[in-house]
Amino acid sequence: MNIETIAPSKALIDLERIKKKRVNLAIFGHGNVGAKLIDQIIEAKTGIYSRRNLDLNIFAIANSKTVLLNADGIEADWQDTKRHKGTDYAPEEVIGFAKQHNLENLVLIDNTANSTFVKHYTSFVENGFSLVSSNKIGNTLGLNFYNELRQILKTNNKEYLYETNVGAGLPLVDTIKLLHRSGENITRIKGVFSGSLSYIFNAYSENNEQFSTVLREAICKGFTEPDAREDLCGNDVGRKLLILARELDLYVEFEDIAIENLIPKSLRKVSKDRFLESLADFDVPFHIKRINQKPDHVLRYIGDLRGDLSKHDGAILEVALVSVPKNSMLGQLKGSDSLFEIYTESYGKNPIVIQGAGAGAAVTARGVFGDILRLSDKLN
Ligand SMILES: NC(=O)C1=CN([C@@H]2O[C@H](COP(=O)(O)OP(=O)(O)OC[C@H]3O[C@@H](n4cnc5c(N)ncnc54)[C@H](O)[C@@H]3O)[C@@H](O)[C@H]2O)C=CC1
Ligand SMILES: N[C@@H](CC=O)C(=O)O
Repeated sequence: MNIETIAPSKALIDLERIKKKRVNLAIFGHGNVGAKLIDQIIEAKTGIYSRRNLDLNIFAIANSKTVLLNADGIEADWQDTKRHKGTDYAPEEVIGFAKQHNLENLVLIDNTANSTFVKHYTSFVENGFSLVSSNKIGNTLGLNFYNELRQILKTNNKEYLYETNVGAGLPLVDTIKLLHRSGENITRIKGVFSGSLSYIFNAYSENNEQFSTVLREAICKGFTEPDAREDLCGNDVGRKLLILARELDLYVEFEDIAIENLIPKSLRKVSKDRFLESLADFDVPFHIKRINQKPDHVLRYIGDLRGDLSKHDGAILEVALVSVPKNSMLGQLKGSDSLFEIYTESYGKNPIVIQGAGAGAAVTARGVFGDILRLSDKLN
């Protein structure tokens, strides 16, 4: 086509477009966190496009059943469109679709809590995707998987960001990474790692309610894991400890963590529905724990990473329910706040403290969004 035949305004628009960097996003999981993230991206898209010359193009949205694909970008009415046009799929089809449409600067975003889905990470990376994940499972399977994934990322020159794996939207993983990489000797990380259990024990200590009432509230507000037992059995806190320990180059497996499980034995293996019907089974044991404390003490569920952290195998990882003075830092926690005390050699007896909302769809989605922007800066 002769350039003179193009209307001047069109030619200008095309030049404008060329200046922009397009990053193509495939979002897996659109429950509490995923749906919020999609809405946040779509809402911020125009501003980011003009301010940062960055075009965030969501080309795939999938859950456990269906996918919605559009190479030109999925828009604000995605829920309705997906309901009508979503199709059954296998994750590899998203890779095929990206290839077929020559999409570049690819990012897979994992907002599932699924352990099978993470097994697809390697084939996505080998096919040009970087990874952003709120799902912790990819970092907490065996060390073989952990190391192999990092090797594949390195070989393919791709990134994997997961700031929301610990402390939801709080800047924790990055802080630990930077301290460690800069040679700071981290000696202990301790605190309330779970936003959901923080909410539950803060409310339970504050009000004279039954444990089941508080637990039900936490589930309804979206603070807990999809199956709240993942929080209550201590696995979720354990995973966070493990993720931080591995950031410090400690060779630890999930099985190395000593975890106090808070779920009555009778409810550990029943179906999720049966569990939800039986929340009252928590009431008596927790009432006993509450009244058996010293005066002015409250219950807190804490994670503790300590030991000789300078040795690859020197760490002790512990998750336990403790009773602490009400006027201590842990005792004063409110809402769904998490609190992390990071002890290091240079900071001495006074730890670095990171505190704030440690659970909730909006703050977690914002943290995932932050990772996407951080990654986008590194793409061409
Ligand atoms: N809610 C919170 O405060 C925080 C959550 N997270 C993590 O965020 C992730 C998502 O949590 P929620 O949104 O609360 O969970 P959710 O249960 O509301 O949503 C999970 C989504 O994943 C989809 N899914 C499940 N298996 C899948 C598969 N194989 N392929 C594709 N999609 C699949 C489900 O269909 C659903 O759309 C979890 O890994 C959680 O640990 C992390 C930090 C804080
Ligand atoms: N269940 C988690 C949510 C985010 O990881 C928590 O309690 O912190």
